[in-house]
Amino acid sequence: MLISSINPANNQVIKQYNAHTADEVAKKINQTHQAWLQWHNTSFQERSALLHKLAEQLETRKNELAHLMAIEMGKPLNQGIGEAEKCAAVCTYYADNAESFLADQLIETEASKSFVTFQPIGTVLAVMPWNFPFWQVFRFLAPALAAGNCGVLKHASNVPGCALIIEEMVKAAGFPAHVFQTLLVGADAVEQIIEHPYIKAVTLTGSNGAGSKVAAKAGELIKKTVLELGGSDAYVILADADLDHAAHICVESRLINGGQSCIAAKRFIVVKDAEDEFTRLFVDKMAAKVMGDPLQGGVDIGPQARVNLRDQLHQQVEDSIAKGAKLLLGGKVCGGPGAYYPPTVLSNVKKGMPAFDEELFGPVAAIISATDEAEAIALANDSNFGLGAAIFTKDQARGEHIAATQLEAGSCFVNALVKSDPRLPFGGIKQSGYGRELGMFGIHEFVNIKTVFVG
Ligand SMILES: O=CCCCC(=O)O
Repeated sequence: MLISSINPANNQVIKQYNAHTADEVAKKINQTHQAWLQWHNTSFQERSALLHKLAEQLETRKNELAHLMAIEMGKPLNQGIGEAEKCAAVCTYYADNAESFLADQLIETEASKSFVTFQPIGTVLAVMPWNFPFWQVFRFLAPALAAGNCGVLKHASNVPGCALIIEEMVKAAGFPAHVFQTLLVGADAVEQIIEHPYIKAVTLTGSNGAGSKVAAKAGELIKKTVLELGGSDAYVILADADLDHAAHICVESRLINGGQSCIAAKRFIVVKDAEDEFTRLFVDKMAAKVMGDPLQGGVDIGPQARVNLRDQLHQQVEDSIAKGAKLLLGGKVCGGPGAYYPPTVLSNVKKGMPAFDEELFGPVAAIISATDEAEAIALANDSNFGLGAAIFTKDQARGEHIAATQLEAGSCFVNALVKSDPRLPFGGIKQSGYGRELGMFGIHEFVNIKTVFVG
């Protein structure tokens, strides 16, 4: 089987790779397990030094990595450089903090000594998406290696070049052979990989369909999973919000990575008194964004990652309009072979329309009107998803209360854009998944939280 890397800006094949056979996959998993038998006995100092070296690799090679992201999945160069820098930051963060996060914890009991120790579990399978082809992998890999685990990666099939260069950088940083390997396989190989006895757990970032299948297989085999799935993040704009600031943040969030992010803002729920002014500001700022070749400077959004994904997004827009949504901006498929789709704004969006009920994975904003704060919060929560949410108000205490206690999501921000940060736990509730990545909570997901009792 061939895995093809296709440039979404012109739909031309960049390179084709031979997929690994089942035997090759089994051999690689075995190699990684053998590596783990040594790796889990290394000290935090050794792991930390290597993670610092990996951060150096990412910094040194960031232009090359950004170019690869641009041609494989359409990310503008400056955003790719930012992504490589964030990967370096997460390596440095766990290099500096893993030891304290995983330090033994003494607990007083009738024992002469009792304590909790955090021990590595083995090889973790990571199933990762194309939208942040480096960050999604490093978000898993840095804490995994820091904790003494090893990893194998099944990356999205449209970013094989990114997948292979990660393996190359891990080697170049000086990590022992095989502690991390890329498996070039299609989605249909994943169940068999999970069945391998040396795969101890699975982390997946991706669609709900993929998450459900992986969790079902892993559950059947009693293997732990962490799932980071879709989102339809609501940004709630109250009447007392700074509307220019709110519109600016909402546009930035909606257009993260050309709109292809699980934590991009998707539903903008505006209290009636603020609606006209917010909508005017929002549409102006969306219209000012520049779409174009991701290899050129000054571009805000490149093509969508694949033509079929762009077409699916357009269908969601058309179906929403057919059900009564009003098109204020964009909404037209661009000509030419590239997967381009322009910044698009829909208003009058209501429950029952794809723009309200489904995840719109592209630069399409849904403006939803609410009579008051209570209705705005109810609409925000009226979703199967629960990844991120934001609230905009000049009353900071009220914003904090709503973020902490009213909005149903894993990360709730006040007057700010929902983003991941190596220091803060990241993950969702409801259909957006379970488990947490990043911060101290993230590194605790794939360790044996072991009790030791000395009588
Ligand atoms: O699709 C999910 C994107 C997550 C990006 C992040 O961790 O910032």
